[in-house]
Amino acid sequence: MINLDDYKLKTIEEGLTKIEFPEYEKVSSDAPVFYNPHMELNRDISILALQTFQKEQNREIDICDLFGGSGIRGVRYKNEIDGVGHVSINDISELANEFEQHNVNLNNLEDISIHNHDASMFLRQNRGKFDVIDIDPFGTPSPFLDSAGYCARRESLLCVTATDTSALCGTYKEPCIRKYNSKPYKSEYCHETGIRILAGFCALTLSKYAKCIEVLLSHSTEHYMRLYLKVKKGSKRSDESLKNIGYISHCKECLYRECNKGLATSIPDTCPECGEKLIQAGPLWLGEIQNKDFISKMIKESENKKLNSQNQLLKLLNACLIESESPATFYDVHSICRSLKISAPKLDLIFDEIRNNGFECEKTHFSPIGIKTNAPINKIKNILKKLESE
Ligand SMILES: C[S@@+](CC[C@H](N)C(=O)[O-])C[C@H]1O[C@@H](n2cnc3c(N)ncnc32)[C@H](O)[C@@H]1O
Ligand SMILES: [Zn+2]
Repeated sequence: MINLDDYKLKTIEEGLTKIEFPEYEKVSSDAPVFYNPHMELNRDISILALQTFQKEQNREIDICDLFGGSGIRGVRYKNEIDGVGHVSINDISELANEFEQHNVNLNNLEDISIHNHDASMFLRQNRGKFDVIDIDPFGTPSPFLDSAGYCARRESLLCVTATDTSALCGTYKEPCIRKYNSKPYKSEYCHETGIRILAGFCALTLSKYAKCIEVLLSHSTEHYMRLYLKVKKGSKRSDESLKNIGYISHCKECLYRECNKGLATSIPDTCPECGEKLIQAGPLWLGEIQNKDFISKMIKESENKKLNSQNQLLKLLNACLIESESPATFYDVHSICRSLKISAPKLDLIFDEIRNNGFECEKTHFSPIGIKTNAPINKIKNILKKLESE
């Protein structure tokens, strides 16, 4: 039995919940019990997503916090979300388990159990028991997705964090191929490509268990990516859903890009605009990555909750909402202007001009200088040149 009195404790408050854990020097996986204050926004958004999901399901939901750490997710989910049944908090570290129990007691909560298993083993032993599975590991979630696919029940919610963004964004190509069986490409929209690679890998992995995904919300924030996936069951549905897997072909010379759905589809080799060789990224998810209806409900739900990151999360959720019906990939104004050797016109003017030309045009949470539009690259270049000369 570990004696908590041996540790100098730090106390923090998030939402309506108080948590204690051993004080540490800096955030790292070497901390005796892991707690990262920079993830509060992630946890606050999770509170809204799980509450929205619970209301949509209109029943009690049982939750699995698979990588508990201090237990902050599981404890907050039970403490701050209505309609929660049993919460299971799992962690491979016994010390983490001690603090998870301590934090359950600190918040006077019942109907929470603490477990000490390898994450995959825990899911395999509890097939079909959870309405929500939250995967928040160190680094990549990839090794745990098979067990999540095996365990997930129909009409459930799968939440996935990935902190190995350098692999997903293509800074290092091999780790992405190894972990996600997908080729990344480090373009100006690589964070979106990364999220699509992660979603595509989830879809392909779950399809082995005749389950498919609908992406409800996805965001790339600071050092991590996070997906909220609705899981449905059925082989026909899975076949249908996999039609969203495909490739992005990119020209680094003129910034042209195109998306082609299909795993074994033919992909163009050369750029139709300038004749340069195209670079391919994928397989990845080319379906929706933001669900307008779900995100609108989350924004409404934020009025009912006390969340420290309220302003920041509303900014992020509204940005995700705005981009929800836009095409895959975005253009980076500075990259295009650099290639044209002109200075960048004001962003508002660019948006107005693209719309005046009859195209859709929206901002994106992925980048403050990103444009999501159905206008082709040459049209955008002409608009930028015209605006710059005025
Ligand atoms: C990133 S931390 C979890 C953070 C926590 N969810 C939060 O929001 O603060 C990852 C945790 O996973 C645990 N862990 C590492 N490998 C594991 C495995 N194979 N199975 C279960 N837990 C594991 C670590 O002990 C650590 O507490
Ligand atoms: Zn080109």
